Amino acid sequence: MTEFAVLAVSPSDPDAPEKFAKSLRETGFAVIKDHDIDMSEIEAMYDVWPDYFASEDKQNDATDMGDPSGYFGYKSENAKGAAQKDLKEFYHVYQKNDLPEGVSEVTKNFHNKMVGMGKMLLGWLDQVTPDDVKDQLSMPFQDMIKDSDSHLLRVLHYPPLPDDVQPGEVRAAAHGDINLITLLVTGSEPGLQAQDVNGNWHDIPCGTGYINVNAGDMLERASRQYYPSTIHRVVNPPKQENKSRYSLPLFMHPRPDVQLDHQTAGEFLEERLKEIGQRG
Ligand SMILES: O=C(O)CCC(=O)C(=O)O
Ligand SMILES: [Fe+2]
Repeated sequence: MTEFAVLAVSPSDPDAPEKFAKSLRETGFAVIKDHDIDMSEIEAMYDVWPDYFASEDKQNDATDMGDPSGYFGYKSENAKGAAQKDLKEFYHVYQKNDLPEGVSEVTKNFHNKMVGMGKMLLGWLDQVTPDDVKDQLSMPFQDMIKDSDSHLLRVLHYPPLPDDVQPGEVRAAAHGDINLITLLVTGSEPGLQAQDVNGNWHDIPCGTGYINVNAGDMLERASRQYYPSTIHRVVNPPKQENKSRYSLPLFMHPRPDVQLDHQTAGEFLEERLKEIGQRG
């Protein structure tokens, strides 16, 4: 297993948009350094959320079937096509929703900054995507997300593995994300792996403070496969490192009415949510 050899791109580099798009296209992955999310803001998130997951109050925030926001319990989601549920619990944050008191302020700040970063990155793709690909888009990427309130910050907790883990049960089975692009700050522990275009798995470096970006299924569809969706997974920890892992993916979503290909973003999302067990 090798780490992904992806060149980190700095927003101050005039060639950043080109380098970012090239990396997404060739590896499905890109890494941003020198960004404006401070390590202290990431650490603040990892300070407040473990207490939330440790408290039974979380059950009061449990989402109803059909409501995309709030708390989702352990083993409530499976990857598309996977037989078993993932070994994770999570909380879905949208910018319009109220949040549990202890986490609200740091989370809203973090979410807003990450969305700002996501907008910038989609703007980069608008600048450098070739015309023949752009011609097939219903609108530029930045227009797809204009006034969108669907950008989802998922706060994830993977508890230590129980003794009775069944064969095939994993923290997160291999999947492509649903949305346009996903921004991922450093997880609290290693375990995230991504597949390259040749099908080989690579560890995603943990602890760098860099932001990892991957292309999702909506970007792949809208761009007619020009930007391939990155297949990734979270593997189980070795026995001697069996502790909680936290992570904070931000999923950039278009407005539901945006036409991707033969489907709108809203239609595609509904279809996928059924496939992953979030819809009845
Ligand atoms: O936990 C991670 O590092 C990644 C999580 C992930 O891929 C997801 O929730 O879609
Ligand atoms: Fe994912």
